[in-house]
Amino acid sequence: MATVLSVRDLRKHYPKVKAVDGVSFELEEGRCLGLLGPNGAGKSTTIEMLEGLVEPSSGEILYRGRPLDARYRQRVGMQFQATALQDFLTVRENLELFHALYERTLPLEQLISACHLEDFLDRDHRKLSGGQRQRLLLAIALVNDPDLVFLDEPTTGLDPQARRNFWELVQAVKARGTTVVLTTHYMEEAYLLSDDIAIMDHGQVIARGTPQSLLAEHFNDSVLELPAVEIEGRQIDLPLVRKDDRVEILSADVNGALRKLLDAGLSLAQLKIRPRTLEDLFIQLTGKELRA
Ligand SMILES: Nc1ncnc2c1ncn2[C@@H]1O[C@H](COP(=O)(O)OP(=O)(O)OP(=O)(O)O)[C@@H](O)[C@H]1O
Repeated sequence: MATVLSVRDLRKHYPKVKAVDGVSFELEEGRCLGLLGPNGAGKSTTIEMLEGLVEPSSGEILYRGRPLDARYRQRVGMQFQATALQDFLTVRENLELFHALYERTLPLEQLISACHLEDFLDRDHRKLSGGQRQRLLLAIALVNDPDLVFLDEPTTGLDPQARRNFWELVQAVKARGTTVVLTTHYMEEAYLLSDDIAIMDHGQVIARGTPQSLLAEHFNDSVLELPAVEIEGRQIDLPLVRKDDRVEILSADVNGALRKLLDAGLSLAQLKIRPRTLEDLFIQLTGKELRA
Protein backbone atom coordinates (compact mmCIF):
# COMPACT_ATOMS: atom_id res chain seq x y z
CA MET A 1 0.00 0.00 0.00
CA ALA A 2 1.28 3.47 -0.89
CA THR A 3 1.66 6.05 1.86
CA VAL A 4 -0.62 9.00 1.11
CA LEU A 5 0.34 11.26 4.01
CA SER A 6 3.53 11.32 6.10
CA VAL A 7 3.39 13.69 9.04
CA ARG A 8 6.53 14.29 11.09
CA ASP A 9 6.73 16.21 14.35
CA LEU A 10 4.02 18.65 13.36
CA ARG A 11 3.57 21.65 15.66
CA LYS A 12 1.40 24.74 15.79
CA HIS A 13 2.22 27.01 18.69
CA TYR A 14 0.19 30.14 19.39
CA PRO A 15 1.47 32.71 21.90
CA LYS A 16 -0.59 31.23 24.73
CA VAL A 17 -1.24 27.66 23.64
CA LYS A 18 0.52 24.76 21.95
CA ALA A 19 -2.46 23.74 19.80
CA VAL A 20 -0.49 20.92 18.15
CA ASP A 21 2.70 19.78 19.81
CA GLY A 22 4.61 17.08 17.95
CA VAL A 23 2.22 14.95 15.91
CA SER A 24 3.66 12.22 13.66
CA PHE A 25 1.90 9.52 11.67
CA GLU A 26 1.67 7.86 8.30
CA LEU A 27 -1.59 7.24 6.47
CA GLU A 28 -1.84 4.45 3.91
CA GLU A 29 -3.89 4.64 0.74
CA GLY A 30 -7.56 3.72 1.07
CA ARG A 31 -7.65 3.86 4.86
CA CYS A 32 -9.78 6.05 7.08
CA LEU A 33 -7.99 7.71 10.01
CA GLY A 34 -10.29 8.82 12.84
CA LEU A 35 -8.91 11.68 14.94
CA LEU A 36 -10.52 11.72 18.37
CA GLY A 37 -9.96 13.92 21.37
CA PRO A 38 -11.66 16.19 23.88
CA ASN A 39 -12.47 19.83 23.07
CA GLY A 40 -9.30 21.81 22.45
CA ALA A 41 -7.14 18.69 21.90
CA GLY A 42 -5.83 20.03 18.58
CA LYS A 43 -7.83 17.96 16.08
CA SER A 44 -9.10 20.86 13.93
CA THR A 45 -5.72 22.59 13.93
CA THR A 46 -4.09 19.33 12.79
CA ILE A 47 -6.63 18.90 10.00
CA GLU A 48 -6.28 22.54 8.93
CA MET A 49 -2.51 22.10 8.63
CA LEU A 50 -3.00 18.85 6.66
CA GLU A 51 -5.44 20.70 4.38
CA GLY A 52 -2.81 23.40 3.78
CA LEU A 53 -5.05 26.09 5.32
CA VAL A 54 -2.92 26.76 8.42
CA GLU A 55 0.87 27.14 8.27
CA PRO A 56 2.63 24.81 10.76
CA SER A 57 5.07 26.36 13.25
CA SER A 58 7.37 23.42 12.47
CA GLY A 59 7.35 19.86 11.21
CA GLU A 60 6.78 18.22 7.88
CA ILE A 61 3.77 17.07 5.89
CA LEU A 62 4.40 15.00 2.77
CA TYR A 63 1.69 13.99 0.31
CA ARG A 64 2.82 10.93 -1.64
CA GLY A 65 6.40 11.79 -0.68
CA ARG A 66 6.29 15.47 -1.70
CA PRO A 67 5.63 18.71 0.18
CA LEU A 68 2.13 20.18 -0.19
CA ASP A 69 1.86 22.12 -3.45
CA ALA A 70 -0.67 23.26 -6.04
CA ARG A 71 -1.11 19.67 -7.25
CA TYR A 72 -2.05 18.66 -3.71
CA ARG A 73 -4.81 21.28 -3.56
CA GLN A 74 -6.26 19.84 -6.75
CA ARG A 75 -6.20 16.30 -5.36
CA VAL A 76 -7.67 16.75 -1.87
CA GLY A 77 -11.28 17.22 -0.84
CA MET A 78 -12.32 19.27 2.17
CA GLN A 79 -15.64 19.31 3.87
CA PHE A 80 -16.00 23.02 4.54
CA GLN A 81 -18.21 24.56 7.19
CA ALA A 82 -21.61 25.83 5.99
CA THR A 83 -20.17 29.37 6.03
CA ALA A 84 -18.30 28.53 2.80
CA LEU A 85 -21.63 28.29 0.95
CA GLN A 86 -22.79 31.31 -1.00
CA ASP A 87 -26.03 32.87 0.18
CA PHE A 88 -28.79 33.47 -2.40
CA LEU A 89 -27.43 30.60 -4.51
CA THR A 90 -29.27 27.32 -4.86
CA VAL A 91 -27.78 23.93 -4.04
CA ARG A 92 -27.05 23.33 -7.75
CA GLU A 93 -25.44 26.77 -8.17
CA ASN A 94 -23.24 26.22 -5.11
CA LEU A 95 -22.13 22.89 -6.55
CA GLU A 96 -21.39 24.50 -9.93
CA LEU A 97 -19.35 27.22 -8.24
CA PHE A 98 -17.01 24.70 -6.58
CA HIS A 99 -17.03 22.45 -9.68
CA ALA A 100 -15.51 25.30 -11.71
CA LEU A 101 -12.51 25.58 -9.34
CA TYR A 102 -10.94 22.24 -10.27
CA GLU A 103 -9.22 20.86 -13.36
CA ARG A 104 -10.39 17.30 -12.76
CA THR A 105 -13.99 16.81 -11.62
CA LEU A 106 -16.73 14.24 -11.24
CA PRO A 107 -19.82 14.80 -13.40
CA LEU A 108 -22.28 16.90 -11.36
CA GLU A 109 -25.14 14.47 -11.94
CA GLN A 110 -23.05 11.64 -10.46
CA LEU A 111 -22.36 13.71 -7.32
CA ILE A 112 -26.00 14.71 -7.03
CA SER A 113 -27.13 11.13 -7.12
CA ALA A 114 -24.28 9.80 -4.87
CA CYS A 115 -25.11 12.34 -2.16
CA HIS A 116 -28.91 12.20 -2.66
CA LEU A 117 -29.36 15.90 -3.47
CA GLU A 118 -32.04 15.47 -6.20
CA ASP A 119 -34.99 16.67 -4.14
CA PHE A 120 -33.69 20.10 -3.17
CA LEU A 121 -31.37 21.17 -6.01
CA ASP A 122 -33.24 24.42 -6.60
CA ARG A 123 -33.45 25.43 -2.95
CA ASP A 124 -31.39 28.20 -1.32
CA HIS A 125 -28.86 26.34 0.88
CA ARG A 126 -30.05 28.33 3.92
CA LYS A 127 -33.36 26.46 3.71
CA LEU A 128 -31.80 22.98 4.03
CA SER A 129 -32.09 20.66 7.02
CA GLY A 130 -28.88 19.77 8.89
CA GLY A 131 -28.59 16.40 7.14
CA GLN A 132 -29.25 17.88 3.69
CA ARG A 133 -26.62 20.57 4.29
CA GLN A 134 -24.01 17.99 5.34
CA ARG A 135 -24.75 15.99 2.18
CA LEU A 136 -24.23 19.11 0.07
CA LEU A 137 -20.96 19.84 1.88
CA LEU A 138 -19.86 16.24 1.28
CA ALA A 139 -20.73 16.57 -2.43
CA ILE A 140 -18.59 19.73 -2.57
CA ALA A 141 -15.74 17.87 -0.84
CA LEU A 142 -15.97 15.18 -3.54
CA VAL A 143 -16.39 17.55 -6.50
CA ASN A 144 -12.77 17.07 -7.67
CA ASP A 145 -12.89 13.24 -7.31
CA PRO A 146 -10.31 13.55 -4.51
CA ASP A 147 -7.63 11.07 -3.67
CA LEU A 148 -7.79 12.15 0.01
CA VAL A 149 -10.77 13.73 1.75
CA PHE A 150 -10.96 15.56 5.09
CA LEU A 151 -14.16 15.42 7.11
CA ASP A 152 -14.09 17.65 10.22
CA GLU A 153 -16.96 16.69 12.55
CA PRO A 154 -19.24 15.98 9.57
CA THR A 155 -22.23 14.73 11.58
CA THR A 156 -22.25 17.10 14.55
CA GLY A 157 -25.78 18.31 15.16
CA LEU A 158 -27.47 15.68 12.99
CA ASP A 159 -30.23 13.45 14.34
CA PRO A 160 -29.40 9.72 14.64
CA GLN A 161 -31.15 8.78 11.38
CA ALA A 162 -29.42 11.52 9.36
CA ARG A 163 -26.13 10.49 10.96
CA ARG A 164 -26.60 6.85 9.92
CA ASN A 165 -27.48 7.96 6.38
CA PHE A 166 -24.32 10.05 6.27
CA TRP A 167 -22.22 7.07 7.43
CA GLU A 168 -23.50 5.10 4.45
CA LEU A 169 -22.32 7.86 2.14
CA VAL A 170 -18.87 7.88 3.75
CA GLN A 171 -18.68 4.10 3.42
CA ALA A 172 -19.46 4.44 -0.29
CA VAL A 173 -16.63 7.00 -0.58
CA LYS A 174 -14.27 4.56 1.19
CA ALA A 175 -15.39 1.74 -1.11
CA ARG A 176 -14.09 3.81 -4.06
CA GLY A 177 -10.62 3.60 -2.48
CA THR A 178 -10.55 7.23 -1.30
CA THR A 179 -8.36 7.88 1.74
CA VAL A 180 -10.23 9.68 4.53
CA VAL A 181 -9.25 11.74 7.57
CA LEU A 182 -12.17 12.18 9.94
CA THR A 183 -12.58 14.07 13.21
CA THR A 184 -15.54 13.21 15.36
CA HIS A 185 -16.89 13.32 18.88
CA TYR A 186 -19.00 10.24 18.28
CA MET A 187 -17.24 7.03 19.26
CA GLU A 188 -19.75 4.88 17.40
CA GLU A 189 -18.97 6.85 14.24
CA ALA A 190 -15.22 6.50 14.79
CA TYR A 191 -15.54 2.75 15.42
CA LEU A 192 -17.70 2.18 12.37
CA LEU A 193 -15.81 4.28 9.82
CA SER A 194 -12.16 4.29 10.93
CA ASP A 195 -9.55 1.72 10.03
CA ASP A 196 -7.09 3.55 12.29
CA ILE A 197 -7.74 5.74 15.30
CA ALA A 198 -5.52 8.45 16.75
CA ILE A 199 -6.59 9.81 20.12
CA MET A 200 -5.27 13.32 20.74
CA ASP A 201 -4.96 15.32 23.94
CA HIS A 202 -3.04 18.53 24.65
CA GLY A 203 -1.81 18.72 21.05
CA GLN A 204 -0.32 15.22 21.02
CA VAL A 205 -1.33 11.77 19.82
CA ILE A 206 -1.63 9.67 22.98
CA ALA A 207 -2.81 6.42 21.35
CA ARG A 208 -2.82 5.09 17.80
CA GLY A 209 -3.97 1.82 16.28
CA THR A 210 -6.91 0.01 14.78
CA PRO A 211 -10.03 0.26 16.99
CA GLN A 212 -9.71 -3.45 17.80
CA SER A 213 -5.99 -3.36 18.61
CA LEU A 214 -6.40 -0.29 20.84
CA LEU A 215 -9.10 -2.01 22.84
CA ALA A 216 -7.11 -5.26 23.10
CA GLU A 217 -3.99 -3.33 24.14
CA HIS A 218 -5.66 -1.33 26.91
CA PHE A 219 -8.30 -3.67 28.29
CA ASN A 220 -8.49 -7.31 29.28
CA ASP A 221 -11.74 -6.97 31.21
CA SER A 222 -15.47 -6.74 30.54
CA VAL A 223 -18.12 -4.56 32.13
CA LEU A 224 -20.91 -6.11 34.22
CA GLU A 225 -23.72 -3.67 34.81
CA LEU A 226 -26.51 -3.89 37.39
CA PRO A 227 -29.16 -1.48 38.72
CA ALA A 228 -27.69 0.26 41.78
CA VAL A 229 -30.66 -0.76 43.94
CA GLU A 230 -29.68 -4.43 43.56
CA ILE A 231 -26.34 -3.82 45.22
CA GLU A 232 -27.15 -1.18 47.83
CA GLY A 233 -26.38 -2.24 51.40
CA ARG A 234 -24.55 -5.44 50.42
CA GLN A 235 -20.92 -6.36 50.94
CA ILE A 236 -19.49 -7.59 47.65
CA ASP A 237 -15.80 -8.27 47.15
CA LEU A 238 -15.58 -6.70 43.69
CA PRO A 239 -14.48 -3.25 42.47
CA LEU A 240 -17.73 -1.32 41.95
CA VAL A 241 -18.15 1.96 40.05
CA ARG A 242 -21.36 3.91 40.63
CA LYS A 243 -22.81 5.51 37.44
CA ASP A 244 -26.10 7.34 38.22
CA ASP A 245 -28.66 4.60 38.91
CA ARG A 246 -26.36 1.78 37.75
CA VAL A 247 -23.31 0.08 39.11
CA GLU A 248 -20.50 -1.14 36.88
CA ILE A 249 -18.16 -3.96 37.79
CA LEU A 250 -14.97 -4.29 35.76
CA SER A 251 -13.66 -7.82 35.70
CA ALA A 252 -11.26 -9.91 33.64
CA ASP A 253 -12.84 -13.02 35.21
CA VAL A 254 -16.52 -12.80 34.32
CA ASN A 255 -17.31 -16.29 35.63
CA GLY A 256 -15.68 -15.53 38.97
CA ALA A 257 -17.49 -12.18 39.25
CA LEU A 258 -20.84 -13.84 38.49
CA ARG A 259 -20.18 -16.44 41.21
CA LYS A 260 -19.48 -13.71 43.77
CA LEU A 261 -22.68 -11.85 42.80
CA LEU A 262 -24.73 -15.06 43.11
CA ASP A 263 -23.07 -15.93 46.44
CA ALA A 264 -24.07 -12.48 47.69
CA GLY A 265 -27.70 -13.38 46.92
CA LEU A 266 -28.21 -10.81 44.14
CA SER A 267 -30.80 -11.17 41.41
CA LEU A 268 -29.03 -11.13 38.06
CA ALA A 269 -32.26 -10.72 36.09
CA GLN A 270 -31.23 -7.23 34.96
CA LEU A 271 -27.53 -7.92 34.55
CA LYS A 272 -25.86 -6.70 31.37
CA ILE A 273 -22.39 -7.78 30.28
CA ARG A 274 -20.60 -5.78 27.61
CA PRO A 275 -17.11 -5.63 26.15
CA ARG A 276 -15.07 -2.45 26.59
CA THR A 277 -15.69 0.24 23.99
CA LEU A 278 -13.77 3.12 22.42
CA GLU A 279 -15.76 5.39 24.71
CA ASP A 280 -14.27 3.60 27.76
CA LEU A 281 -10.81 3.98 26.22
CA PHE A 282 -11.33 7.67 25.49
CA ILE A 283 -12.39 8.36 29.07
CA GLN A 284 -9.53 6.28 30.51
CA LEU A 285 -6.87 8.00 28.40
CA THR A 286 -8.08 11.60 28.50
CA GLY A 287 -9.85 11.61 31.87
CA LYS A 288 -12.70 13.43 30.16
CA GLU A 289 -16.24 12.49 29.37
CA LEU A 290 -17.35 12.75 25.76
CA ARG A 291 -19.00 15.93 24.61
CA ALA A 292 -22.73 15.35 24.35
N1 LIG B 1 -6.04 30.83 15.75
C1 LIG B 1 -5.85 30.47 17.01
N2 LIG B 1 -5.27 31.31 17.88
C2 LIG B 1 -5.03 30.95 19.16
N3 LIG B 1 -5.37 29.75 19.68
C3 LIG B 1 -5.96 28.86 18.87
C4 LIG B 1 -6.24 29.16 17.50
N4 LIG B 1 -6.83 28.09 16.92
C5 LIG B 1 -6.94 27.16 17.91
N5 LIG B 1 -6.42 27.63 19.06
C6 LIG B 1 -6.34 26.89 20.34
O1 LIG B 1 -5.66 25.69 20.12
C7 LIG B 1 -6.21 24.62 20.88
C8 LIG B 1 -6.62 23.48 19.95
O2 LIG B 1 -7.78 23.89 19.19
P1 LIG B 1 -8.48 22.95 18.11
O3 LIG B 1 -9.60 23.73 17.56
O4 LIG B 1 -7.46 22.41 17.18
O5 LIG B 1 -9.03 21.77 19.03
P2 LIG B 1 -10.09 20.64 18.68
O6 LIG B 1 -9.49 19.36 19.19
O7 LIG B 1 -10.43 20.70 17.25
O8 LIG B 1 -11.32 21.07 19.58
P3 LIG B 1 -12.92 20.92 19.32
O9 LIG B 1 -13.21 19.47 19.53
O10 LIG B 1 -13.48 21.78 20.39
O11 LIG B 1 -13.19 21.40 17.92
C9 LIG B 1 -7.36 25.22 21.67
O12 LIG B 1 -6.87 25.57 22.96
C10 LIG B 1 -7.71 26.47 20.87
O13 LIG B 1 -8.27 27.47 21.71
